[in-house]
Amino acid sequence: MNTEVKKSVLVAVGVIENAAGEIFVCRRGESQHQAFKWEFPGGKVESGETVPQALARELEEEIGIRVTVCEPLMRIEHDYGDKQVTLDIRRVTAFTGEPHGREGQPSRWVPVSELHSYDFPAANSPIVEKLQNP
Ligand SMILES: Nc1nc2c([nH]c(=O)n2[C@H]2C[C@H](O)[C@@H](COP(=O)(O)OP(=O)(O)OP(=O)(O)O)O2)c(=O)[nH]1
Ligand SMILES: [Mg+2]
Repeated sequence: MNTEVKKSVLVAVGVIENAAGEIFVCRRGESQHQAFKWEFPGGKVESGETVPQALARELEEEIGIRVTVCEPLMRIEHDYGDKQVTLDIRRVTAFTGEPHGREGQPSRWVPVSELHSYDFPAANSPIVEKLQNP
């Protein structure tokens, strides 16, 4: 009998909006989990960090912006089989700098109405649903 409790990885995820109401998305690299899927930028919360702290660090590292205002949007638990994740998604409504793929990853601003045509990881479906039907 397998009584092992799987450990979930806590991930801070940013839904970044511009004044035109578009959302910034990036494409994951070939060596990453969920390779080549599109994502909302973010990454793992390290020990001793809060979610907003981790989000600020990841968005600086990955896309070169500084978060000024963020607010909780939703939290999603998902089991990929090979990995279990808890996504803590924050809406980023104010920031400085112009987001760009600092690690060479493809990235772009997408109108909310077009988000459903992007290939996101399975865990992201409720996020896209919520953004399109607020
Ligand atoms: N950033 C991000 N991760 C997501 C999304 N949806 C989703 O299932 N994930 C999963 C994929 C990964 O298993 C995990 C995020 O880890 P990550 O690879 O971004 O972590 P990290 O930035 O710290 O990067 P790394 O150094 O491990 O490559 O969450 C999403 O929209 N954005
Ligand atoms: Mg990341």
